[in-house]
Amino acid sequence: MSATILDGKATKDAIFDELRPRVAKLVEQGHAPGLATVLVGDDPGSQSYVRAKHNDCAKVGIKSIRKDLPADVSQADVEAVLDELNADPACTGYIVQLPLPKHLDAGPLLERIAPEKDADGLHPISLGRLVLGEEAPLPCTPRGIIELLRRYDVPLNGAQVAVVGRGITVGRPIGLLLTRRSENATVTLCHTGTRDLAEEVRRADIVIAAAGKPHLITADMVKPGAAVLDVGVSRTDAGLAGDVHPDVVEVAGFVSPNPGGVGPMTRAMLLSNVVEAAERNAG
Ligand SMILES: Nc1nc(=O)c2c([nH]1)NC[C@@H]1CN(c3ccc(C(=O)N[C@@H](CCC(=O)O)C(=O)O)cc3)C=[N+]21
Repeated sequence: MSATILDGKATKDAIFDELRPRVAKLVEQGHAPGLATVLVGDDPGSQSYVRAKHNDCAKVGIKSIRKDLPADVSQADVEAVLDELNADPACTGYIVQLPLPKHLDAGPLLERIAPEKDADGLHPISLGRLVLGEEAPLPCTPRGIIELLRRYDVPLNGAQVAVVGRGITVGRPIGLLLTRRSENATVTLCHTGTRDLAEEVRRADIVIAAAGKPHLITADMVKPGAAVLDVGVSRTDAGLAGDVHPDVVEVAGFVSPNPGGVGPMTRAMLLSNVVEAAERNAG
């Protein structure tokens, strides 16, 4: 027995097919969506992610704007670029690619993004709205995980979910999404202080591994038939490794591969956030 693969790449392509006519309609109405990226420095990983986002925009007809800044750019110069994007009507949403170099203070920069142009759903106002149950752009990776589970009919209502990792982009916000009435799951948020991780994971119908520790989730920890989503990526001597050990595919009912799982879904949700914000602007 081998698990069903939760194919994030194919699902992303299906979502792009759904977005394309919506973008065309917005363009017709004079409310063309435009996504900007702010990239600081020349980290090859970040450059490749940003390039992928611009290719995605081209595929669905979204105009995209690149702001690439040198590694030693000053805080004030980044602020000036953000102010320019906040004022630019052609930019309806944007992201500041993370991580930023250490000499920059990320918090005040992320807060400087006009909340109505927050494409990541990670602005403090967006996260606050999520807690309050108000409409806001949703964090892309958590939203992508839920969308992937829904499209493969993995039941969420009443499901026991173990989230592993309490990071700002995945672990912390996904509990907020999954415990809404619309998802209705029960969530245990595990982290380095969790006394018995194996025990918490073993009880789960759905495991979301976002700790950034290679092969942390092993086959013996997984309930047969459970859905296991691999969010982590680490560089090891043996190459890139996810948080989920490859043997888990023999026990699980559903597995998201890495690459090809949650990463492409994150990009699909970024574009969905941009299209939805433009649709709100269009009334
Ligand atoms: N402001 C901000 N927003 C982000 O959403 C954000 C960020 N900063 N910083 C870095 C992380 C990482 N991230 C990925 C998104 C897609 C893939 C992805 O599509 N990966 C492909 C492989 C891509 C390749 O091969 O290069 C896959 O998993 O199949 C990976 C990583 C978004 N992040």
